Amino acid sequence: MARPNLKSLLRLSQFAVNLNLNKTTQLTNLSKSLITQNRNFSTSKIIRQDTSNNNAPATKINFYVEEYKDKGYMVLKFNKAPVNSLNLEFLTELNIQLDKIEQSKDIKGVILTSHLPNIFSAGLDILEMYQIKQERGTQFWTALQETWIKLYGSNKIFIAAINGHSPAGGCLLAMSCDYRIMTKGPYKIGLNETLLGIKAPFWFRDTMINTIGYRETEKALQLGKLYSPEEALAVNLVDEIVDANVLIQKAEEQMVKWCSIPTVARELTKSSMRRDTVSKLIAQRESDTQSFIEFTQRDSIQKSLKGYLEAMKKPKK
Ligand SMILES: CCCCCCC/C=C/C(=O)SCCNC(=O)CCNC(=O)[C@H](O)C(C)(C)COP(=O)(O)OP(=O)(O)OC[C@H]1O[C@@H](n2cnc3c(N)ncnc32)[C@H](O)[C@@H]1OP(=O)(O)O
Repeated sequence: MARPNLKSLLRLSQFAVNLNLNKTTQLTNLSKSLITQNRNFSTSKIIRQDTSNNNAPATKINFYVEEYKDKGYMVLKFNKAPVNSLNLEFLTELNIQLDKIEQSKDIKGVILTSHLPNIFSAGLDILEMYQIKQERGTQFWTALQETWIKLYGSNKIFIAAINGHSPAGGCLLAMSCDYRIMTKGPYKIGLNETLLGIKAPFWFRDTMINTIGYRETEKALQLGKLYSPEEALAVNLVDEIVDANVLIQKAEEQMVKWCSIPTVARELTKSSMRRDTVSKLIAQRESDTQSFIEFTQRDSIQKSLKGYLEAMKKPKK
């Protein structure tokens, strides 16, 4: 079984130094833009359901929502520190947000981004897979399937404004959007599951094939390749790379363009492109969940996840 790729973890740890340097600038830019644009800014709160840590704050805000009903779109920002990892509670709340979006007559599109600097999403929360329990694992996987079905299968316009690292499940979220713009910088995006000793599920694979083609996916998945923004652009994993200070502006420009296309024609076209891929998972949801539980419970996978978690905890140079 594959050992956690310590080399890549060491490489990632070097990014951390650069990440911290950029943090202050990015936060300042963000608050500046919120103030100057004077937009309708609301928050979405979730009651913390994880009671295992008595010192944890009672509530936390996992998402920020900015709605521009007059313009027909909204910005949804992930805000689950430290790395927007996807756990059951986060996915459940995301699914509620996606339902609201789908039902809204005023919202044609959504810009998905992160409120946290230098990270879009670190993908699935590894703690949901490490020492997995059948019931929680089933709920978790079902919630993840729902997120993907709702996002990839939505007729609304989704634009990913990827403002930092986006490995594995983070890359899946980005690939499920219609257009991807990534910030230039020391960031990585890709499906790196093999580096954790895990095979990417077939619907992760199919989403990647639909995005970058068969041959590139074949290499990317086996190698667990994490692309720099420039490499991602070269293989069409992202559609544009831009400086951090213009990311949202560029995403809004694209949103205006996509919103200007006759809605029914665009929606029918999108659904004709994605229907078969989504239907394939819908038809196999139960067996896919069973495989996830069976696979994740294996001793070899647990060992691999343990090693990966320990390597992530090691002090960074
Ligand atoms: C048949 C089905 C089989 C199952 C299929 C499953 C498919 C799996 C999909 C996935 O998404 S697996 C998850 C893959 N994700 C990763 O490999 C990312 C790992 N993280 C990183 O590489 C880095 O954290 C980062 C994203 C590059 C950010 O680096 P940075 O230096 O900014 O932060 P760190 O100090 O590394 O992390 C802070 C903090 O967060 C914890 N953490 C990071 N990622 C995760 C995660 N995915 N899940 C849970 N926790 C995570 C990390 O351990 C640190 O914790 P503390 O040390 O602060 O306690």
